[in-house]
Amino acid sequence: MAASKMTGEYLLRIRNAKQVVQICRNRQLMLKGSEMKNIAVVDRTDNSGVSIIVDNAGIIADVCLDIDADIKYSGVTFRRNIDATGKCVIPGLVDAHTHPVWAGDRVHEFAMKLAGATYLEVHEKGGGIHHTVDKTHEATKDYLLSLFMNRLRKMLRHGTTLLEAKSGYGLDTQNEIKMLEVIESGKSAQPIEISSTYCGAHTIPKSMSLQEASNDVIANQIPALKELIYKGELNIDNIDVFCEKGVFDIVETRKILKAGVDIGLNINFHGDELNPTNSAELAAELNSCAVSHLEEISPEGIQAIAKSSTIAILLPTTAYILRLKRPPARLMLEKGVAIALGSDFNPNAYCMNMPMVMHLACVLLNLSMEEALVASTINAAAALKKSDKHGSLEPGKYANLLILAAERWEHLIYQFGETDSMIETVVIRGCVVYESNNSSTHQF
Ligand SMILES: N=CN[C@@H](CCC(=O)O)C(=O)O
Ligand SMILES: [Zn+2]
Repeated sequence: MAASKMTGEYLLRIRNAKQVVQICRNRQLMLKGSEMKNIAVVDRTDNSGVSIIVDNAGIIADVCLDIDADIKYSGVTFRRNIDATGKCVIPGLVDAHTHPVWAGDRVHEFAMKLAGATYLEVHEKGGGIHHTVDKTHEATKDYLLSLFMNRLRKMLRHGTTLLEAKSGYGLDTQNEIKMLEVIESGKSAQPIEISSTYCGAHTIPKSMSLQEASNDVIANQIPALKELIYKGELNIDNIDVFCEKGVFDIVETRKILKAGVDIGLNINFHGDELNPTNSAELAAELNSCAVSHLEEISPEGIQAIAKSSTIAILLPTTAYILRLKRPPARLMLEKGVAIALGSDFNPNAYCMNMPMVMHLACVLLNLSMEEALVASTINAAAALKKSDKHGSLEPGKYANLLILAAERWEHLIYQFGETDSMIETVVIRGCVVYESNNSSTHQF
């Protein structure tokens, strides 16, 4: 039977691509363990390139050969046509873990760490997160927003189309709200979609005990956020805690995460990073969307998250910069864990480039390039509960995609640090939001 012909006005057609990397084809919401090895790719044939058709709402209508699209969409006018001869197309990248709102920097601490100081030694001396908290308290909302927007601009150029963004350098009600409001303003001022995370339990304020800090988060900060969410003044998606020896222990972490769930937030927290804390086990117990770091995950923790729907977010930049033991990524995959990647952009790990993160994941954590791409697309979107619309190039999903100046997608990972020349075009919801050779499309 002949395919039915479509008519009307559509947003975009990309044609003549060498390869379109779909990632999934059957609307899977995440890929676990060995499923991450295989990705769906449409390659050009001898007589036809590959097309992506985007409808008027910015949703993918089709991924098919040009010869089929020429017939099926002959009655359609496209607002924009892009010739992708010799290029390939992949989904927009998803950065599942970032701390993008802060003032000051910690370059002096990088020098200390290079000279042998550990992350916790710097932190215990009042540096680390405490240093950034002081600088972020001093900064105005406008200044924080201008820094945030600059960072978002760079992330977009590096191919990020969906991002998780944490607060956590406020540590009191007023300053945590200030950070979350900056994230909220960033959402509406540019095209990258943002999932925002309240991280008031990022560390214990210098003037407080563990118990006092935990009580403040549960009795003051979370109720204040609940009120703002209820009034429609703030949207927050996730709750985070830094579960670590000398920071929040497992007992207080559990209490805080549950208090977040009670106001409708998804659990997405830091754990098993510098010391084993049974965070992965807690993540599975609480049905968390995600748990990050996991350098010190236990064998029981691996089993627990493999059986759950919790995504393990690995952060190769942090393990690299801090010279930490690496998370046992291969063992996790063997046991069936769904892995995602994040840049962990923060003043300790100054990297917001997901192609570099994927490269590090391949070299340091022994992921294959396919696994690294899955971890930076569908699984990273799943960690944010957004893989129904993000993370793969399938009909019905947002047309968030990258056109690469390469005939094989793997060049994006292989050419370490060449992101700027590799990513030619970034499309979000069917609109071109960045073109490396056209500054007029740099919209914000
Ligand atoms: N480990 C806790 N939080 C961050 C670091 C934040 C900071 O050092 O400012 C992380 O994910 O690496
Ligand atoms: Zn972090």
